[in-house]
Amino acid sequence: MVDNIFLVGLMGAGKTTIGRALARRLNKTFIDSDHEIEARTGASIPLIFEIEGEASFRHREAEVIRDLTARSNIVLATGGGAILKPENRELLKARGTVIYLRASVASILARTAHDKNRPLLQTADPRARLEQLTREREPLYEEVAHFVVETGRPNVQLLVNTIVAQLEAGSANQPRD
Ligand SMILES: Nc1ncnc2c1ncn2[C@@H]1O[C@H](COP(=O)(O)OP(=O)(O)OP(=O)(O)O)[C@@H](O)[C@H]1O
Ligand SMILES: O=C(O)C1=C[C@@H](O)[C@@H](O)[C@H](O)C1
Ligand SMILES: [Mg+2]
Repeated sequence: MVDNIFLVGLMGAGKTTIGRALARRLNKTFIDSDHEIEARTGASIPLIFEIEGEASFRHREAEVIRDLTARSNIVLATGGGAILKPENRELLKARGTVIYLRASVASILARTAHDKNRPLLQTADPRARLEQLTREREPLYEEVAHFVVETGRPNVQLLVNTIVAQLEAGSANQPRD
């Protein structure tokens, strides 16, 4: 089985929640790239967006992705937009198994309704924003992912079981040397 697991997907898809549970199950270290950016910067993500703007946040994010993907035996929950930069996609694909957690706009809206931590959703019409983000990003999530997991109805434990089964099936298909 590949050592590192990288979770990608839209905000609210469950990367942090599933990532933490998956790491516990597989005895790996859990890291969240958004939390790492906040720790290094000493500021919350909404504040970084407000003061420096999105481009600067993306620069900080790329630095963090470069450093964290160099580690081993981790489960990394990436930020929803981490796949936007081609260099991030290259690193993720090359240095671990990438899992796309796919969620519908409706379930993301339900999960993020009372949460102010996602600056890109602080708009008059978060549904339209999410639909636009889905259209723009879906091809990038699919490009980078080794496999896709639908996160609609199953609870966290079921999703973790599904992912572990997929990882085991994947490692069984690897050629042995
Ligand atoms: N499978 C699930 N079923 C129901 N609720 C879920 C599921 N996965 C996550 N949630 C809930 O949805 C919310 C968002 O989840 P989480 O913060 O893990 O998403 P994320 O992908 O890390 O988002 P972001 O990219 O913004 O960091 C949380 O309140 C979490 O408890
Ligand atoms: O989808 C996005 O672009 C983002 C998702 C979050 O994880 C944070 O990285 C930030 O709010 C931006
Ligand atoms: Mg998260």
